[in-house]
Amino acid sequence: MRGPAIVFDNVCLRLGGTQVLDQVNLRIEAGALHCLVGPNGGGKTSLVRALLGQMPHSGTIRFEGEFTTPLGYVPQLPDFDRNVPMTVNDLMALLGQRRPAFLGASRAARAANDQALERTGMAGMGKKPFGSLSGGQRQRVLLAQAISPMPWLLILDEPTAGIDEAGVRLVEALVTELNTRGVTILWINHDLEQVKRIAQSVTVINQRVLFHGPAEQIDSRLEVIR
Ligand SMILES: Nc1ncnc2c1ncn2[C@@H]1O[C@H](COP(=O)(O)OP(=O)(O)OP(=O)(O)O)[C@@H](O)[C@H]1O
Repeated sequence: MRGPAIVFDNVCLRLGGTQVLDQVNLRIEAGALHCLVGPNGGGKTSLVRALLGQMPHSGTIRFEGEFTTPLGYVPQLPDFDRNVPMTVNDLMALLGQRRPAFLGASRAARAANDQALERTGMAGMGKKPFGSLSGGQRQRVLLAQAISPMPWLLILDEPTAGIDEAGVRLVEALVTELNTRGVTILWINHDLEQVKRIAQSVTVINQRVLFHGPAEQIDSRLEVIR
């Protein structure tokens, strides 16, 4: 089984007076590990949020192929009030299921969450207050919640920002392994060395698509990123 392909057809997005996305046409192949790169403010997060149904846009965005489980999404690390009395387990229960959060996670979800925390190097951290974790640790928890249950499409918005070297390798290995099992990965990434290391295909976007092709060609197209 493979994750879905994603097709963006003439997607435009305007916020206030700013044209954020302009006629974006893009196809991400089923089962690809695809990176979105481009300058700050170039519209990468907005494109992903349009895909998630969180941003009004014109044009169409559609999935092709199998898509039986919810997608996984790791947002940019949000500001978090460290005093909020919420443990890692509470957060995962809140984000991962539709029943009231005060009931906690179901037994099956708890087991899946524990396994996901282990896979992101956060085993045994479930009872810690989320606010007591470092930025890199919080980022790992967000990744854990995105892979519990295992999605067929995983969307990552700079998941290794602020993570130490060992953590970066762990995330790369985990994402690559999921991709090998058929999960479609869409990864917003500023680290071109990492892109070349892990991605099969890449899109450079700055309001419009400037380049779309194999990741190994990114070096010869650096002028479109700057
Ligand atoms: N909710 C919003 N309201 C108004 N403008 C917004 C909103 N979200 C994004 N923008 C604007 O849209 C443009 C694109 O922002 P976006 O976050 O999509 O870029 P990005 O490529 O992800 O940037 P970065 O690399 O810095 O994360 C920016 O000019 C930003 O100010």
